[in-house]
Amino acid sequence: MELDKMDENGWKYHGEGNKSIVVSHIQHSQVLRFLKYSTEDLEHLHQTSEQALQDIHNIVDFSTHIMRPLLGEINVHHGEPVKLPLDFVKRLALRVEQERPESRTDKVMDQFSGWALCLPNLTKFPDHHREHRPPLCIEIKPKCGFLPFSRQVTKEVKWKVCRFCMHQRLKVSSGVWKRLSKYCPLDLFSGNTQRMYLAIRNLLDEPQNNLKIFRDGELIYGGMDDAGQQHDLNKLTQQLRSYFFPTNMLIQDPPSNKAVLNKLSQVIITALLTSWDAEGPTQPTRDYVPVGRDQCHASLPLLDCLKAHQSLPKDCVLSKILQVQRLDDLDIEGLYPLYKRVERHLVECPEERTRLQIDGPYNEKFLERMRHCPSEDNGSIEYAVGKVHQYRVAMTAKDCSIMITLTPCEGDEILGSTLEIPHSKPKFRSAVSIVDLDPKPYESIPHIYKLDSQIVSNYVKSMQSEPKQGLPELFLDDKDCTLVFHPV
Ligand SMILES: O=P(O)(O)O[C@@H]1[C@@H](OP(=O)(O)O)[C@H](OP(=O)(O)O)[C@H](O)[C@H](OP(=O)(O)O)[C@H]1OP(=O)(O)O
Ligand SMILES: Nc1ncnc2c1ncn2[C@@H]1O[C@H](COP(=O)(O)OP(=O)(O)OP(=O)(O)O)[C@@H](O)[C@H]1O
Repeated sequence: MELDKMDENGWKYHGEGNKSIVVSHIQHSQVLRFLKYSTEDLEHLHQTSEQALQDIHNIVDFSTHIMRPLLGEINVHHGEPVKLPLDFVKRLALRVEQERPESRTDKVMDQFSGWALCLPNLTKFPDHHREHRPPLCIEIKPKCGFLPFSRQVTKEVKWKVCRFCMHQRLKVSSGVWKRLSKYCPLDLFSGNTQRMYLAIRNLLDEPQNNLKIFRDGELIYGGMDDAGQQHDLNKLTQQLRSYFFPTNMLIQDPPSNKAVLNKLSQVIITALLTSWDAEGPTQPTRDYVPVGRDQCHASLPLLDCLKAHQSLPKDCVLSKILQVQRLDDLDIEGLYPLYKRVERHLVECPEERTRLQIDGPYNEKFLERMRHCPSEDNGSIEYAVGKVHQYRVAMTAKDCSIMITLTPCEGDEILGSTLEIPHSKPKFRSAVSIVDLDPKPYESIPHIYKLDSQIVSNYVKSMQSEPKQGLPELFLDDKDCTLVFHPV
């Protein structure tokens, strides 16, 4: 990228979350990730610019020195910080403004510091040949995949219903989304292919901000950030058909929508359960990580067949993420008193903030402090800080996204990262990466504590006013899901 020749017309709006906005290059497989700030922050423009540079360094350090070692060899892209010409950034911000969803406009793109992160565009392959079918990318934000196991949990419902499912009720009652999503992260993380299939079907039915599908780098499904939007599964299956079925079959005996979605789900499940290293898929490992007793009562009927085989292959992307999420072993209810202990200590000794690395730097020392946290509470500040650090790392893993990029292999072409779907053709060239591994601020802990209590009380209230539900519709009329899968 030639920084002195930047042309805003070469870039377009790609997507955004709560904290950053991403633009993609029209020709090259590259994106720029800009931070966003609330309009109040902009009143302190000078500090904001300094803050942006610090935030960018913190993101790179946290991803490199903390998340990558914890997640292992899986593709983690932190990006390269780049200082861009301010006039380019201002013109770019104007260009993308009209593409941004209404619900995200409470924050503005940082167009004052000039700093951004440059990353590979993970919705594409860097060396994709035009003559091949355009790449597909499935992005999943899986959220928290376990029920709290801390003895300090005081609200019984938290043992039975996962945070995502409870949070759904609050989001719908407060108008964030119009319809409840039936997706349950515990199903996706279960390692049981039937439960995973159900999770993916539920994501397809109501993607919210948990599922996006890109074709040739363009968003074709999900992620519209529009609370009322009804997503068109028919249109999606038309766009996907040719990826999963041979051309002659498409003409003679066109597959049903269900058949296409089954294939898509099968490919996603295979990618999620494959063991990966930095080079691509590895031989399936025989080590399995038991998932535990995690079955969410809000999600499924507790059918015996779906309770079986609850384990994940050790080096698959889901088990890596889950292991980091489980660093939250106290739950926010157990963590909050430790946060208060740290707060009291910092009031007495403000200079300790730096030594304890409350705001970073996120380096090997931070990782050591976290890893060597005493196993029992000995009343020390070291214990409290270690647990707070662990909790923040777990929060990042609960909020990251998985990108699965695929393209069918043409003919007999064999590529290093080929994903083979059992009993099925074609093979896929594929890559799995994790994005959004930013540090969560120490200051967000009181908000999380308060939100936890709101989520639970809203859920309990909404269940009291609702008649008991029967079996989910999917199970009553869709027999496919109980038949199609072979163990991966
Ligand atoms: O608290 P949650 O579970 O709602 O997660 C927030 C996400 O909401 P979600 O429920 O996934 O729609 C939220 O995502 P959206 O803005 O809703 O797309 C952010 O990812 C937020 O992170 P941060 O505060 O911007 O660093 C996330 O906040 P953290 O709790 O990770 O700080
Ligand atoms: N390297 C990348 N290649 C392609 N697309 C990307 C890349 N990084 C991010 N994106 C896209 O941009 C979107 C927003 O990015 P990201 O999740 O990092 O934002 P965020 O503000 O940190 O999100 P959150 O609200 O979850 O905190 C992602 O959902 C994804 O679709």
